[in-house]
Amino acid sequence: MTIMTTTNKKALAISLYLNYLVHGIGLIILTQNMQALGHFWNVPIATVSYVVSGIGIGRLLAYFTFGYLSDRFGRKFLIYVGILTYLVFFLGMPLVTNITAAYGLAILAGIANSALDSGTYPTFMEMGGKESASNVFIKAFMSLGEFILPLLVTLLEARSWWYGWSFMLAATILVINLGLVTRVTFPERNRTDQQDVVTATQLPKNQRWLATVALSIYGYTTMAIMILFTQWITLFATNELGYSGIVAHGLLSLYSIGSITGVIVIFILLRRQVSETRLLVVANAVSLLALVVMLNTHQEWLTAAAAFIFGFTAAGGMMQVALNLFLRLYPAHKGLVTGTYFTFGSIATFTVPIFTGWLSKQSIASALGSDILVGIIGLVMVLIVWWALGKQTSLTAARQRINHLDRLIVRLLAKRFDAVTAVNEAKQEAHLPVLDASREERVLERVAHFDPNQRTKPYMQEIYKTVMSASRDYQHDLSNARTDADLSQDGRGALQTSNGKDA
Ligand SMILES: O=C(O)C(=O)C[C@]1(C(=O)O)C=C[C@@H](O)C=C1
Repeated sequence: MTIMTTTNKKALAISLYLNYLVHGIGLIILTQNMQALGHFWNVPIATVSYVVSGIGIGRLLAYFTFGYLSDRFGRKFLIYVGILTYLVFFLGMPLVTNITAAYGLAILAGIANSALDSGTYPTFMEMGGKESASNVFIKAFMSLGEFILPLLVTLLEARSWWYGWSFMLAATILVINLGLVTRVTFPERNRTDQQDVVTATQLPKNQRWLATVALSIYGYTTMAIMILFTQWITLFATNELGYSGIVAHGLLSLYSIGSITGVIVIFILLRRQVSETRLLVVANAVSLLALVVMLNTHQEWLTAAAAFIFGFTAAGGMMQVALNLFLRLYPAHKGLVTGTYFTFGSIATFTVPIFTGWLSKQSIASALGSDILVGIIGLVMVLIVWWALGKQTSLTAARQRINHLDRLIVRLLAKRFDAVTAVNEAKQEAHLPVLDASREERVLERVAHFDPNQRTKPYMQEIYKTVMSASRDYQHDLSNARTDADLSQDGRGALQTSNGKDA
């Protein structure tokens, strides 16, 4: 069995997150450098855009295979594949002059992305702890990368420096990270929480099947709802609502800020053990509502608020939350599940531009309006998941509540021990014995009085008898330690005296 120290866990998490910072950069680096690359390759922008589609092909080609390979050869292997293929992409792209080679490199970027996903998501699950929250945080690092790159591109442009430096930055981070990854230990492959195995196998077959179908379809809709919005919102705001260019672009920024805020809030909620299925239902319902508002208002402030709320709920990590539920459903095939889920997402990346492009010939409003349909399907899917996993998650959720409460109880008990230490000091000075039977009786009476549940009073008193017995043992230990310290002090004192001038 692989033992993971806290330091190793932290180092592993940092290197996994760093990859996603680079991936966030990779997601937009071609579109951000469209003009420069077009000049360099001597092709129109449309051809650069065609190269971008290679990323989608790479993802689609690789997810299933890598998912399988991840379960078979381990997560670390996939992370290496991801880092190395991304490295080839970042180093090669600004240097190749041939459009076919560029297309090949874009396919490599897609392959790198699927290798990282197939290795990373299962690893976070296998590391244990707050795995849901950790997976949601991946999204935060992607957003950070997407935030940094445009600033860097603008800086390079303003100084007339080589556009390729932004690619080199990403490559440098990857090289450093490669060094980090070689040093960390990964958790045991397909290691699962016993609870997950029990709950997954307890689920009736048809319910599990239904949840599987719904989560796969959600893999499509959760990606589609975001892509569709980001693709059409700016045009919709200028052409249909008549907003200025600044406001229209600002909507996309608000969406991104909403997304980052959402990731942080959802991360905190998940750490507090909020039910994942409920979170999914609420977030999907609210994002649908935000879309409906956006399509039916002409008031700038309302559109702006809706864009922020949409980013918060649709792009705040819901994709990762649903994947987590999916992973828990098949604890022994995490790589394959990740691959399947993201394959559906890649199909969305491909099909959304096609069907919305066709709809946009009618009107931009109908292109963006189709996002409502996607939102409705997504909501229905998470409702099905909520229903199908109800039983499973009620056990999981109850245990998660217990985990949370235990943490609070231990913290309070630690404070109680602090108070006991103070009591013990006072007692020693007054030469009082540790045991105070009448005080203990009073404590037990108070405990029974505070317990709101009639039935649990005797159990609560039982717990407190143990607490006070431990408290006495602790105090005896304290007294012994003090006596030992005093004795050695006296011994030293006596020694000093015998050697000192006074002697
Ligand atoms: O109150 C005291 O005198 C304590 O030492 C504390 C405490 C307790 O843990 O509550 C422990 C031992 C005594 O027998 C009574 C109570």
